[in-house]
Parts: sequence; structure tokens; C-alpha cells
Amino acid sequence: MRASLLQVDVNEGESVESRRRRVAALVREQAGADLVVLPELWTTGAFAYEDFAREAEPLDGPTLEAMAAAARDAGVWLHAGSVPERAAADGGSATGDGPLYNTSLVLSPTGDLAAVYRKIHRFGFDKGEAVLMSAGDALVTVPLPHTTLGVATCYDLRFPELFRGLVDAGAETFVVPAGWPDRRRSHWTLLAQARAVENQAYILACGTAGTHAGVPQAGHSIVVDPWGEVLAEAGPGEQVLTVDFDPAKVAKTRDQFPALKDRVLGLDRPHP
Ligand SMILES: NC(=O)CCC(=O)C(=O)O
Repeated sequence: MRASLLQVDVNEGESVESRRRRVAALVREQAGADLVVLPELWTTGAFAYEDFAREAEPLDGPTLEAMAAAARDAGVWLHAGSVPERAAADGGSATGDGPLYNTSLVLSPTGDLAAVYRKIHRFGFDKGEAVLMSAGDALVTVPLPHTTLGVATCYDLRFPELFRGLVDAGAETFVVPAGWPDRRRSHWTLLAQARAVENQAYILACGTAGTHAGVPQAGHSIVVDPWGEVLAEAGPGEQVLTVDFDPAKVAKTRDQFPALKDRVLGLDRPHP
């Protein structure tokens, strides 16, 4: 399988509309890949809190429209990263004036919306995303022809129980769009390898480059195999990181070193 991670430079010098056009063109250039991955909140930047409400869009907004056309033209599965989603007042997916979510979109090679994931763990403690956005509550897996994706977003990477849940739901390849800051780059790399090793799964973790809202981004998108080996790692700037990997290695690793079978369930809950 061939995956291309588009580590987009997100900065205030470029309008959202211009970046959308530029990213759509980059996606079209990936024809021949099986899967293309974009970062978290690449229209605004993950730390551009004051832009979330202004740039928020319904699920069928301009980003979905542009990315669906690009996925169809390139004939690729596209994890289109996430957008600030303005949901309907009832929390549904129609246009509305309801809550904001940090919402990931997965598109099929025909440009159809295959999955939607609303980020569960919001970053910022008592400010930023954590207070501006609502939390999703559903785990999402997406069956592709050769692997099943499990999706998570950025800060989710710090919560291993979410990834265990995805494994239990059949995930073999985690896709993690992010807007990870440079000051915690060592955590990014370490956590990506940890999630891969402990779950014996691939991880495709795609971050942003550049600086927005005064926060330099880590870049260094990374692909790790089920044994924890780094297959490819980007540098700090805008880059297309392309990697070929064997999806069958997940089953082989789980078979030859069956640590997942030794799990003792329920330890993450308090004992009565
Ligand atoms: N956008 C994010 O979720 C940032 C996460 C982060 O900075 C961290 O976990 O550290």
C-alpha cells in the first residue's frame, strides 16, 4: 500500500481559500497512492482559536467539496484532516448554528464521504479548543480494501485507551492528523512509536509545518510500523511524505508476538 502524508505549511500569510486550492492541487498530484492524509485543522491552524468560529463550516461545506473533487480526480482514499465544523443546533451534521467540533473527514476514491470523526480529547485544558469546541464521543474505523483505518486526532495520541478501543473495533492502521507544536516534538515521536508498538499497528501521523498564532509547528510527520520501526519521517517544513508499506505485517506481528492476547481487561476502571 502506498500512503502520502501532506505536511502542509499553515501560516496567516495565506488565506484559507488559497490554502484550500493549493492543498487540493497537492492531493491531485498524489494519483497512484492508495491513501492520502492531511493534517488537523489545516484551514485555520490548530492554535488559531479566534479563527475557529469565523471559518467553521458544515460537513458539506467548501472543504469537503474541494477535497471530494480532489480525491475523485486522483482516485485515492483521502483522510482530509480536520475542519472546524459548525453543527446543527441538535448536534447533527446539517448546516446550523449549533456547537463547534474538530471534525475529520474521510473520503473514498469516488469522492463520497466514508467517515466522520469528531475529536474526542480537546486540547487546551481551560482555554482554546477545550472550551471553544465540543467533544465527540464515537470511535471511528474505516474499512479500506487492504487495511482497516482507526482514526484519532492530535491530542488523542496521549490517550492509549482510545487506541485500544480502535484495535478492538478492528483497526490495523491508525491515521492521526495533528497540529503538534515544536516545543513538544519529542512527545510526538515517542507517542507515535508507543501507540504503534503497544497495539501492533501502523501509525500514519501527519502534522503541520510553519508557524501560526505564534506557535511554531513540529512538522516531522511520521510513519511507524507494527514493530515500532520508523518507516519514514518528514523534516520541519512543508513536505509530501510518501511511504510503501505491507498491511499484512499487522496480522503477522500479532501472530508471531501475540502480546495483545495477554491483555487483562478492565484495568483502566476503578475497582469497586
Ligand atoms: N492540537 C492539539 O491537539 C495539540 C496537542 C498538543 O499540543 C499536545 O498534546 O502536546
